[in-house]
Amino acid sequence: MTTSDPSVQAELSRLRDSIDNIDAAVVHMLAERFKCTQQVGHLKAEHKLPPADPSREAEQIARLRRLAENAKLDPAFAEKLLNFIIAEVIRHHETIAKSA
Ligand SMILES: C=C(O[C@@H]1C=C(C(=O)O)C=C[C@H]1O)C(=O)O
Repeated sequence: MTTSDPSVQAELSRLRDSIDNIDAAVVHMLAERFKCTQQVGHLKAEHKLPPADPSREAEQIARLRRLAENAKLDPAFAEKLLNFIIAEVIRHHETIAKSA
């Protein structure tokens, strides 16, 4: 993708710098979230609690949908993203439970 207009290139570059910063923040926030969920996984395994908690998930999805709506983000997208993350967390919790 090319354009000879330097002002377009400058604007594209400015926006991409922000996108790069946001992507870095997302990765760091996800890493922190997974550190917490790993601890939850160990706590659950120690106390013989099930890896998944569907009522907690339902609360989180409802909350995230509300936050998304207020932020003008598609709530269906926010729900899909959270479900994707939670599925990975549950997989980790199952692995922790098996090795406990
Ligand atoms: C982290 C937990 O375990 C699972 C993962 C969740 C999550 O990633 O937010 C929520 C509920 C559980 O299904 C929890 O129970 O809090």
